Amino acid sequence: MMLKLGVPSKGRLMEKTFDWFGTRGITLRKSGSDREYAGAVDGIDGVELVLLSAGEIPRELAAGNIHLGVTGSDLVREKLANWEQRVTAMAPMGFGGADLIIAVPQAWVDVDTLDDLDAAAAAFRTAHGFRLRIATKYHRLVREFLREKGVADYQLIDSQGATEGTVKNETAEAIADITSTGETLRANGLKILDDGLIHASQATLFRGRRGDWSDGQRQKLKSLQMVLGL
Ligand SMILES: Nc1ncnc2c1ncn2[C@@H]1O[C@H](COP(=O)(O)OP(=O)(O)OP(=O)(O)O)[C@@H](O)[C@H]1O
Ligand SMILES: O=P(O)(O)OC[C@H]1O[C@H](OP(=O)(O)OP(=O)(O)O)[C@H](O)[C@@H]1O
Repeated sequence: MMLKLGVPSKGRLMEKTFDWFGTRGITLRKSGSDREYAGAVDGIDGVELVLLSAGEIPRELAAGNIHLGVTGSDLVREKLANWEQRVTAMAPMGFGGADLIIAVPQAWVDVDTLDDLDAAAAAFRTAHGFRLRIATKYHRLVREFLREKGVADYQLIDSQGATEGTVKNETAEAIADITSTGETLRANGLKILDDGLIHASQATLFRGRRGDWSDGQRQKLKSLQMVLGL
């Protein structure tokens, strides 16, 4: 059986993953046409490339369907409860950096910290009769973070894209989303809370704990680690 390596199937994460392996002597490439999700590996034997959505790689690792996988550290934490028991981070890869943050309207001049948000949330509930809404697709990470910080008087609104627009559209009062340049936040009149960093994410090479880790597979993993210098 081959050692299966899952890599994002498109976009910047795919290209940078190919570059990262390439500079370490392993060539990953799409085989077939540009639109076909089949891959090939040169420079090491026994490793198979599986092209997958970045968001699905955590689940496939945890299920043991792939042995290794590259995806954002945010996605592993969000998609897998107790992620550390299900996958092991082998190497941060130095690209795909983005911060998961909590942001509120710039117009909220008295709200700069989580404590301020907590106070604003209580006042909001009294004034409006429902809990302050935070739009996000990172439900698990946001809930855990706010629980730890003692903020309770809010509700999560699911937003799978264009999350910064929800405040202008009046479907949420605050958001939790990924930012890199900060452009999207600024353009939508939002500011990051001073202590509102939930997770600093980057692309990471993970190993699944489940699946076939027979001696043969372990040997292939060792060879791969040698070539990669891990
Ligand atoms: N500016 C950015 N915006 C969004 N995601 C970013 C940014 N910079 C880095 N990332 C990271 O890229 C990853 C998301 O990649 P991608 O958008 O390909 O995933 P996905 O939407 O789940 O994939 P797919 O659309 O194939 O299901 C996350 O780990 C995220 O942290
Ligand atoms: O800080 P910035 O450089 O402005 O980047 C952040 C934006 O990029 C991402 O959206 P993406 O383009 O992936 O689309 P999405 O809204 O579907 O997530 C993310 O969700 C933010 O909206």
